[in-house]
Amino acid sequence: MQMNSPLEHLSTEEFEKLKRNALEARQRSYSPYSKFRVGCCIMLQSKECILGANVENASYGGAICAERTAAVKAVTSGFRSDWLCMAISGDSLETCISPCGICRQVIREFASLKMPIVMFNGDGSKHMIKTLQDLLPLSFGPEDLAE
Ligand SMILES: O=c1ccn([C@H]2C[C@H](O)[C@@H](CO)O2)c(=O)[nH]1
Ligand SMILES: [Zn+2]
Repeated sequence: MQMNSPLEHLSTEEFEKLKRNALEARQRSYSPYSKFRVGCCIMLQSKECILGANVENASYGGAICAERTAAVKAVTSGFRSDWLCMAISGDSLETCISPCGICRQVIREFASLKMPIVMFNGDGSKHMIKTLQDLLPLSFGPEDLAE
């Protein structure tokens, strides 16, 4: 029997690509302090993928999460919009990690509140899917600054 993709608008192959990229993105993580690797994949409407990983700093507060790395890469590659979905993965086999508060707000600047965020465990055998709206209810965004 043909398995359906867990995400509407994505084929099974596209969902696998999203997962593979989120997991592979961890390879570029620079996390010598926390030893906590995170990978992120933003899939555009075109199905092109933009990857990010967390980048830490000896001045610990300078750490940048995987999600913000990917977001800034997308925006500076010319993609301020048309984000179809996002996926993240840590290394834990038990837990599906979810984006921190700062990243949720940064994602909010560019993504639709309906955008699905897929949270994978370390080997992709488990996932959880929430929309940005689920993760950041009653959010403040660019439209709120317009009079
Ligand atoms: O969703 C998350 C949570 C944490 N981190 C990073 C920040 C830091 O480098 C390390 C430990 O918090 O993991 C991410 O990249 N994304
Ligand atoms: Zn974050």
